[in-house]
Amino acid sequence: MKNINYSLNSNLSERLSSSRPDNLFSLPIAQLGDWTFDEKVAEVFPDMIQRSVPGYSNIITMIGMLAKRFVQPHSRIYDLGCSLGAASLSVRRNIQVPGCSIIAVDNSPAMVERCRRHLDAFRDDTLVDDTLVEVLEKDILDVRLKKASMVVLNLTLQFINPKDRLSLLTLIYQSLIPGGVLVLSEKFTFEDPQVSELLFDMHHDFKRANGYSELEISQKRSMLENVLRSDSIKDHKTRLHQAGFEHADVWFQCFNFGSLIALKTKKTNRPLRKLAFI
Ligand SMILES: Nc1ncnc2c1ncn2[C@@H]1O[C@H](C[S@+](CC[C@H]([NH3+])C(=O)[O-])CC(=O)[O-])[C@@H](O)[C@H]1O
Ligand SMILES: O=C(O)C(=O)Cc1ccccc1
Repeated sequence: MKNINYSLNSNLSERLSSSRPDNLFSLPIAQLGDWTFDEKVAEVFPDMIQRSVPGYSNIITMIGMLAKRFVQPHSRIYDLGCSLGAASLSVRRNIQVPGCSIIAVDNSPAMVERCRRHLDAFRDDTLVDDTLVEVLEKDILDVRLKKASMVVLNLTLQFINPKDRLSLLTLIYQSLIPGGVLVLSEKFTFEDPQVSELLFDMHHDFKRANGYSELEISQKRSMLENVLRSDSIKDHKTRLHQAGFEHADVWFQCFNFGSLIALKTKKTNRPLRKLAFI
């Protein structure tokens, strides 16, 4: 069959199916330290994220669809906490306007090094695109954001110190041009204890179904405990509005993971109202 739009298919985890399987935590570890995105994690990351985050592939694919709709000519797209560049690749494949730059940022040297390689390796010469891609090894709190039509925080805000989250989102809002979008994917907490327990258990079922043992699940959980601090959907929405976003809601959810879009309104060309009493 001809004319299939392949731009929606085959994202990085699927393309890198030959990447090393994640068995980092399969043996007992005597001293479980805090989680870091080091060389070992970067090496198995495509397999790890695919088997750990329900809906990850869908989110990456849909980020491409959102890029098609939201990216404006001669604007910037920021992928903050880019890891191996899966979201940047999906955006690049779907941009249909000229003069754009994607700025992918991560503070893990191991991720950045591999991200640069992936973005080079997966350059699609059949697409007519002049999109530039830059990969910065930097803390996302230190990036000077500007002229953005799309910002992606795909599973990254949860690793940022909670005291810095509102100021980061405010800077993102201010960097967006009218009509711009933020995509914010996160692991969520839930207020209702019953729902919370169910979705937590479903996430564990998902990991077990993907071949992780109880030991792998519990060792990773304990390493993430002080590092990944998640919020409820309600808290995300409140914070997004405080940051200035006029519209924000969930567009995807699978168990305790999901993604929100937050919109900066388009400029309205409302005619000046006549002054009634002059
Ligand atoms: N302060 C920081 N500054 C820069 N990078 C950071 C910071 N803190 C954490 N990171 C980086 O954020 C990424 C989070 S993974 C994102 C997946 C990706 N978005 C994806 O679409 O595949 C999510 C996960 O592993 O659950 C890691 O690469 C960190 O090094
Ligand atoms: O595995 C988990 O429990 C997660 O919350 C997701 C995740 C995926 C990859 C690295 C760190 C956390």
